[in-house]
Amino acid sequence: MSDVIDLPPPPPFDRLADARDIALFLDFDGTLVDLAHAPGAIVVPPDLGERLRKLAARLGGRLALVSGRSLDDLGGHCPIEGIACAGSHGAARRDAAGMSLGEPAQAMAPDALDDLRTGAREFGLMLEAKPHGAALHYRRHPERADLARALADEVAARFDLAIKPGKGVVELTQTGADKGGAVRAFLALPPFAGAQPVFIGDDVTDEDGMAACEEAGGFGILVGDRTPTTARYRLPNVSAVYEWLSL
Ligand SMILES: O=P(O)(O)OC[C@H]1O[C@H](O[C@H]2O[C@H](CO)[C@@H](O)[C@H](O)[C@H]2O)[C@H](O)[C@@H](O)[C@@H]1O
Repeated sequence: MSDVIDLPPPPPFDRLADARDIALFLDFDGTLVDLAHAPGAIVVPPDLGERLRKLAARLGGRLALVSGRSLDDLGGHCPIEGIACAGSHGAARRDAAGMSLGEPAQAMAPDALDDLRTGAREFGLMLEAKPHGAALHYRRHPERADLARALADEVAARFDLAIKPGKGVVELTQTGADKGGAVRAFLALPPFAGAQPVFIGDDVTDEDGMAACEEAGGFGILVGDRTPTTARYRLPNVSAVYEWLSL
């Protein structure tokens, strides 16, 4: 783990991709789209799906989106047909042909959602109910971070869920789901198997994906300036990600 933010920029993407097979894992919010005040307020380039498919084709199909959003939510913002994806923090995965991989993700218990809804109303938090989890957002009220965390801790303990802190958010997920698991699952299969994995992400949950890439002989690229990080390289913002990838 590094706690310095003066990480170097990554080597030119073309040089890496020409030297050997690269498997590219891309986070969504904060990496491919700028963060916005609410989950539905993001601005996505209208042709992002097409651009990603072109990049995936160049990489022999070895490109996967790995997001905390559900696959349906992700697909509602960006057409993801033809692109391998993991949603719900790695719990739901499908290949580029749309085939589900691994165990189906567990549905969020309705009683847990009810408790979160009640608490969110009481503490003035925004609740994002997701098929396989939930997020308590406090971006607009940073002073409510501790309340969000306390509510999430209480509900997680009662319903055996995991906690994932993020930017302006604390999330509840099924236990055992993380982006590292998604990376390992893709790397076990063609066309990803044997390639050098590279994970690009901006948030704490992306660290698991970056660590899985390191384990497999690859590396992580941090977007922005969050510390500490396992990333070896850094790009300053979303625009720099597009530029680096010629996306
Ligand atoms: O893994 P990601 O693709 O980065 O998704 C992580 C979470 O992103 C979303 O929340 C974040 O983005 C919002 C929109 O910019 C922002 O308002 C919020 O503060 C951020 O935490 C999304 O709402 C979550 O469901 C994702 O898990």
